[in-house]
Amino acid sequence: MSGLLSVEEARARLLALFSPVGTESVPLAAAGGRVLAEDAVATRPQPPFDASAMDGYAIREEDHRAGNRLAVIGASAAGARFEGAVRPGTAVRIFTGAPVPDGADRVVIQENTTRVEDSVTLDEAAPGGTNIRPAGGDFMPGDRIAAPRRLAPADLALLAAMNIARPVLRRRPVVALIATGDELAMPGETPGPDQILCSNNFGLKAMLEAAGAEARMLPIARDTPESLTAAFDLAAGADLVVTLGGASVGEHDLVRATALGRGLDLSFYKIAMRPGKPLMAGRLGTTPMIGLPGNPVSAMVCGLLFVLPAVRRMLGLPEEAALRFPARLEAALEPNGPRAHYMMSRAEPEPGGWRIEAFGRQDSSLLSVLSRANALLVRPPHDPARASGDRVEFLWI
Ligand SMILES: Nc1nc2c(c(=O)[nH]1)N[C@H]1C(S)=C(S)[C@@H](COP(=O)(O)OP(=O)(O)OC[C@H]3O[C@@H](n4cnc5c(N)ncnc54)[C@H](O)[C@@H]3O)O[C@H]1N2
Ligand code: MOO
Repeated sequence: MSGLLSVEEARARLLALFSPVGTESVPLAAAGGRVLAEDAVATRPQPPFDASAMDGYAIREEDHRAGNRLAVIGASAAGARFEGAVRPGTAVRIFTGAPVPDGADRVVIQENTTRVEDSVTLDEAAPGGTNIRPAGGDFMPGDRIAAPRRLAPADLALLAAMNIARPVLRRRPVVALIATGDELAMPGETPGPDQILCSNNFGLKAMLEAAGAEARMLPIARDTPESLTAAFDLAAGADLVVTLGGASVGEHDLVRATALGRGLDLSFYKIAMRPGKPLMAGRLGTTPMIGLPGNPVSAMVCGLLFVLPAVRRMLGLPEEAALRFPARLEAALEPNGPRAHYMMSRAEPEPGGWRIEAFGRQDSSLLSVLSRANALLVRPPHDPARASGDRVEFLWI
């Protein structure tokens, strides 16, 4: 057992199978959540002119005195500037976002003025800012959003403000999902007496799509080489083929043998991890393949730890150092065996950090437990028994 590959070594070998996919230019409205592949560079300043931050009157600083009465000589609105200049003793009515006219270097808010016909009197000379947003105060030509970057909603708004209508993005990597097993029926079907519902590909699809990939759920492959072969054929063109189940050592676990028969260049099989021991990865021709174990929790945990980093690599994103948080253990744990154990757990905040409790039942078939978990408590191989109050580490899921 101790001869099994460590999680870290397996991850390094697996990532070596991947490189970034190509790029495409995409309409901005469809770019949310996608990965910017080339720096986006502003070609204009924002705002493009000195702009008023308030509704009020544009005046000269020298006229900014309580009781001063100024002649209102025009108006500057957002989208329609006042073409003249503000001279001493005059003011221009101005609105939020409007260009500040020449000569003016302050906007007084209308609440601090009294307007009578064509003149305005300043009620008070309010100290503080000028209420003018300088040209280029947000960004200047040449300012950039650096790639690679997963585009958040605020980035979309910024790209729009920069007038970048079609950013260059990483293509969404296509992941073919092949669930395997004679026992599987699809949700919505009426399962036979010996059947269960196929769940793993739904979990993986949601996980992959949240990470920016496109998941193609292929028809369930039955436990025959022919059916698996047909599924591999259908996966042609994908950037990654992920099989679910059939990874173990029973007579019905045909994934490895069938893939080897199609020329799989196996990088590794079996790792020192619980759940997830029968994980495999390699290359089918030019296409990377990951074989996930069939147990539902194993499939999801291996998806988080191995498939998501592969998607990040295909998206050209830097490898994420697995973010481990320290926590105080709530309930004692038995010594760990030779495999790293990723335990379904609940982490909650407490003053100064986190506390964590691993669920009592950790069997890798228990989706109801996984769905209540928000964290995986990580136990290294041969971790000794842990007492309540010990410091442990966890990952958010
Ligand atoms: N003699 C041994 N038996 C097993 C070993 C071992 O080392 N020696 N390892 C165990 C471990 S650990 C795991 S994990 C599983 C992995 O087995 P497979 O990858 O071959 O998975 P299956 O046998 O196909 O299925 C396991 C289990 O999960 C259910 N399943 C499969 N696919 C789905 C799906 N798409 N949706 C929902 N549930 C699914 C399947 O019905 C089985 O109950 O092997 C152990 N055995
Ligand atoms: O590795 Mo299996 O994934 O322990 O259930």
